Amino acid sequence: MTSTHGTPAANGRWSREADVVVIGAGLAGLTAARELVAAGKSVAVLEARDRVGGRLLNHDLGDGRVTEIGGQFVGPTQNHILALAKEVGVATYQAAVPGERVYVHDGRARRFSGHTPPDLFALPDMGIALARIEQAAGKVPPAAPWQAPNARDLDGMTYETWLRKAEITGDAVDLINIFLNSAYGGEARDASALFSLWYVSTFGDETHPGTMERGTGTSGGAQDSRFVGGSQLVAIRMAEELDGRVHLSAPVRRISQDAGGVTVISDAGDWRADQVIVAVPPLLASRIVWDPLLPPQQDQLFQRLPFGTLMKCVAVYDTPFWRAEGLSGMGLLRGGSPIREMFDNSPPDGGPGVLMGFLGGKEWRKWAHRPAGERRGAVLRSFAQVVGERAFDTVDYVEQDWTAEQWTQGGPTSVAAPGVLTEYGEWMGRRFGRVHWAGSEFSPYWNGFMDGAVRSGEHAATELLHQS
Ligand SMILES: Cc1cc2nc3c(=O)[nH]c(=O)nc-3n(C[C@H](O)[C@H](O)[C@H](O)COP(=O)(O)OP(=O)(O)OC[C@H]3O[C@@H](n4cnc5c(N)ncnc54)[C@H](O)[C@@H]3O)c2cc1C
Repeated sequence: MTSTHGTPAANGRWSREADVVVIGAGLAGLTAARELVAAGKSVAVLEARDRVGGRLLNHDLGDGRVTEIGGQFVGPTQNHILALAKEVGVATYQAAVPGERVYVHDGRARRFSGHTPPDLFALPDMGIALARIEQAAGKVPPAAPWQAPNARDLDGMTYETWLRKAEITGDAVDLINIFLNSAYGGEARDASALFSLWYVSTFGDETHPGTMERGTGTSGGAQDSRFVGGSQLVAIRMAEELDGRVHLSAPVRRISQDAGGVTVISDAGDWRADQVIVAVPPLLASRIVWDPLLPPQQDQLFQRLPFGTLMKCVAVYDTPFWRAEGLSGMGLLRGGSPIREMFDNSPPDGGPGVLMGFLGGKEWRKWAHRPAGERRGAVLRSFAQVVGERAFDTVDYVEQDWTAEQWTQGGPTSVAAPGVLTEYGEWMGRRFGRVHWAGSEFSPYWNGFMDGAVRSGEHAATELLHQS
């Protein structure tokens, strides 16, 4: 098949053909489509939303400036997203701004330099915790965590249970939860120990084993850099290159395979293809109607990979006023604050000033249903604890609740509870007839991150090209 021209079907809907239909125009789907077009395939990308980028979303600040309200940070060893961005002409800049950070514990704010918050009770245990996490994560194979030597034991308990068994105290668990709150929209008690240690093992590449430091770090870590023009620009540029092959507002409802090909039924018409790449989050893939049904083990796996709960709260100011006071805008907050981690999220030229805080996990559960004005007040009080009372003088305030997005339903990534990886993990990216899988959740490196999404798209395209 080579034609991408539509012909009216008997039922009056437009039926179209392509070698490959890619479902989902996030980084994974667009990367796969780009690779396939380069290999000479005819490709159609069907995207449910009226925009590309999926979990990447720029917020317009006016005058051509943006800040991100979805995924945004990149760093060393994330070579696939960095190379892709370079190819499509999107530059990076250093995310961290000079200045001190602020640690707020039970309402008391303390400025500090470097990465280590000044907490005498938590720090000794934190050192032990990091060493134990590093050692245990080192034994989890990134491509097959269920094959870790003690996989069944680790998958039989939550991460919190594992941390406590390793004699890590509540203070250190609290600090780890600050990271998990932003990293997977949850707490140590929400995920299996195996999943969490695997997640750490993916913070690297083929030659650099994953480390907690790389995952949590700013300069030199996963929060090292941002994209000039916002991360969504990478997706927008890819869609432009795909030149008319991306079809928006086309949610796919049904996928039927037969001996001759695949029929994909979307709200924007039906498509016929030789092969399909499904690049939507696993839980959403399980909600498509499948004919024949997905292998039950794969379907069970996808049903068991829900997203965490995460909202980004963004306050915009005339200027990043905190910088003049020697503050970086970065804050770590403990003890009931809705925001537990926050950053200076200003555009590269430093104006306007933008503060971004993560409201996730148990704080999301507490705050998401409260009146917007009450939540905004609480968020700005958190910001004020870090940068002072001027935090209330906003020119704009935006919230992006990813749980309220029909085509994502949570964020930032899918999280596995105990039992999932060992019982079903091997079904993760297993090809289903003419259907191949992509998405950041399918990557052995930087799983759940932009780099993982790009890697998974490349992998799906390679798998498809080499088997046909
Ligand atoms: C708040 C937040 C912060 C994050 N921070 C970072 C960060 O700093 N650094 C980082 O590297 N990563 C971060 N991430 C994660 C990163 O954004 C994702 O891992 C990555 O963008 C996922 O890309 P994807 O293509 O796999 O999936 P998605 O971006 O989810 O794309 C899937 C696409 O499929 C579409 N779709 C779904 N169902 C259907 C259907 N039935 N039919 C048609 N289309 C459908 C969706 O609309 C979507 O466009 C963050 C994510 C969030 C939400």
